[in-house]
Order: sequence, then structure tokens, then C-alpha cells
Amino acid sequence: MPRFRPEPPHTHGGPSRTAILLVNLGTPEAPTAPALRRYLKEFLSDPRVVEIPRWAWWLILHGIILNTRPARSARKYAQVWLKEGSPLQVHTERQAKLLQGLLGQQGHDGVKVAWAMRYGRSSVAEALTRLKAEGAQRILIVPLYPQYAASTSASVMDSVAQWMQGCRNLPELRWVRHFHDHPGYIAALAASVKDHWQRNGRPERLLISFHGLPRRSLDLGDPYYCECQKTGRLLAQALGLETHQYAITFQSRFGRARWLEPYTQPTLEQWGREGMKRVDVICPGFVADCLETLEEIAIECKTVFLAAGGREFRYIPCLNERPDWIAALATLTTQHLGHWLTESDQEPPAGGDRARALGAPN
Ligand SMILES: C=CC1=C(C)c2cc3[nH]c(cc4nc(cc5[nH]c(cc1n2)c(C)c5CCC(=O)O)C(CCC(=O)O)=C4C)c(C)c3C=C
Ligand SMILES: [Fe+2]
Ligand SMILES: [Fe+2]
Repeated sequence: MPRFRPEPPHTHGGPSRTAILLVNLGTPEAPTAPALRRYLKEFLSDPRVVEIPRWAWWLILHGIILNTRPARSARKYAQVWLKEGSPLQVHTERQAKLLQGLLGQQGHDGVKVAWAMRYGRSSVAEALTRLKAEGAQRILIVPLYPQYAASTSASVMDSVAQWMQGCRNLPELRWVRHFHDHPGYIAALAASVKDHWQRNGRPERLLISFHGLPRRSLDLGDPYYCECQKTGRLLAQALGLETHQYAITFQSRFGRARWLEPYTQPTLEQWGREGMKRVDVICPGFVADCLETLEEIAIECKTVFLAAGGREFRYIPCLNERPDWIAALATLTTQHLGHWLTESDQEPPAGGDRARALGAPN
């Protein structure tokens, strides 16, 4: 086997030469301890995700975490699993399909939309190899993380770079670094809150909760914290909220180190104790509902708030398949496709010459 993969026959052009690859985090294949173990092993072995010396982390991961966490996490996943599969995967697949449909309606039916997961199936490498075999020569990578973080967005690009290392005839590549302040994304979030308020009335306060990161990431220059603050502020502005009517917090803390603060769950507990009766929670850092929203927020945090004295807790779902979000995604991606969309595709690609060189009839 050559070090760089041989080129598939269609690699020099095909019906859709431009492609969009939506990438989300990844999810276990089933809500079971063995599936969780495989998933957590891959995820937590990524040096972008846990930044402590490799040997020390290897001992903790293999000695403790992979023996205790899989069964506990599997029970949590089982509470939110859908009949079609993991919520994260189900929503991501639907988003890709809806985006494909909308781009077609907008006259971009030559653009192929695919999806992949950073960990687990279907992997970024599998998706890129498939797109290339189908003739894609220009690929826009879209990590589905509105706020840039090294542990998520950069890790997606690591997996792209790793695939490139085995590739002979590289496609053109672009990527969406972040969209934390994209007007279409903010407007879709605001509309989702307004729809929710129309049905359920207004809360005393809106809690805007983002996935956390070790506090050290901020000290080392990761822009994630600041991008979360900006998204939160723009959303509050779009809703006309004053500063006392909302708060920004960080959830999903892992391990004992200090993470970005304030923490979501203790904040809700405190609000319950202080006599707040009704709170709404939105998680704009996730564009698809998943374990961290459906279980941690909508089940665990609700229980904590009510036990502390709160009366009503409402979780506002992620953007998922909302048409305004799919439209925002179409705007965002076509903006990044730029001249790839307008440049003439009339001239046949040079691949025909390869076919002739290999003796194929004209
Ligand atoms: C160990 C450190 C972790 C960091 C750093 C981290 C950052 C981070 N994660 C997301 C988005 C998601 N994380 C999800 C699950 C999840 N996250 C961690 C750990 C870290 N995340 C673990 C161990 C898990 C698995 C579940 C568990 O055992 O607790 C998910 C949900 C996946 C699903 O299948 O539903 C998402 C999405 C972001 C955006 C982020 C940094 C900004
Ligand atoms: Fe930007
Ligand atoms: Fe996470």
C-alpha cells in the first residue's frame, strides 16, 4: 500500500464538485457501558480535550475513568435515547438533509452536504474519503460549534489534517472557524426564546448556559469564554433583556480542576434558595440537543432548582431542525463558499485526461 492513498477514479470531477461537511462532537453507538467505554476512550484520549501530561492522564483514564464512567454515563444516555438513535446524531443527520434541501431550493443543487462526527461514526476521515470519491474537489468544513474552542473546533481540524496526510491529490479546503456572533444564528436563538415565551409566558430570569472548559484555557488564550459572553450579550440584546434579567453560566464540569465560572448547577440552586420561582434555561453553545442539554439541564438541573425551592423550570430546546436556523446555516455556508459558487463549472475537469492516459475510450 503506498503511503499516500491511490486516487479513486472519480476524483477529478463529478456531478458535485463542491461539498459541505457538517461536523459535530460524536456520540456512543448505543446507551450501553461497552459502547460508552469505546466512545469515552477515543474522546478523552484526544490531547486537545485533556491537556495534562500524557503518561499521567493515561494512568487516570485507564486506571479510573474508563472503569467507572461508562456505566454511569450509559444510564444517563438511556434516559434521552430516541428510537432512531442518539439525539445528537439524529439532529445532525436531519440538519444535513434539511440544509441540502434548502441549498437546492436556492439554486445550489450542485453542492453536496454531508455530516460526520469527530469521535465515533461516521468519522471525518470516512466522510472526506467518500466525498472525494464522489468527485468533491472543494470542501467546506463546518464544525457545528458556534464558539471556537481548541478542544472542539481545533480538534475537528486536527482530524481533517490527519486525513490530508494520507491524501495524494488534495481538494481545496475552507472552514468555518466560528459563528458565535452571526446575525442569522443570533436571530434564530432569539426567535426560539420568543416562541417559547409566547407559549409559556416569561420567566423571572433567563439562564444562558454554555458547556464549560478548564479555567486554564482562558489563561492560555483560548477565545471560547469571550465568544460565549458575546453570544450571550447579543442574545439578551435581541430579546431586549436588562442585565438583571439574565445570567451566563458554564455547565458540564469534568474533574476537580477549576473550570469556567460561574457554574450552571450551583447558580440554579442558589436562585432556588433565594426564592426565585421561575427560570428558563437556554444552551446556545449546542446547535443540537444532546446528553448535556436533555439530561444534565432538562433533568438534573431542573431537579436541583425545584429541590432548592424553585417552582417552574423550563428548558428551551436547541435550534435542532428550526427552519430559521437551517436558513442561517445556508447563509453562513454560502458566504464561506464564496467564489466556489459563482465560478464557472462549465470547463470539464482535467480528470478526463487521466482516464484517456489509462486507456479508457474517449
Ligand atoms: C474532559 C473534558 C471535556 C471538555 C474539555 C469538553 C469540552 C466540550 N464538550 C462540548 C460538547 C459536548 N460534550 C459532550 C459530552 C461530553 N463531554 C465530556 C468532556 C469534556 N467536554 C464528556 C466526558 C462527555 C460525554 C458524556 C459523559 O460521560 O459525561 C456532548 C454530548 C455528546 C452526546 O452524545 O450527546 C457535547 C455536544 C463542547 C462544546 C466543549 C467545549 C467548548
Ligand atoms: Fe468572527
Ligand atoms: Fe463535552
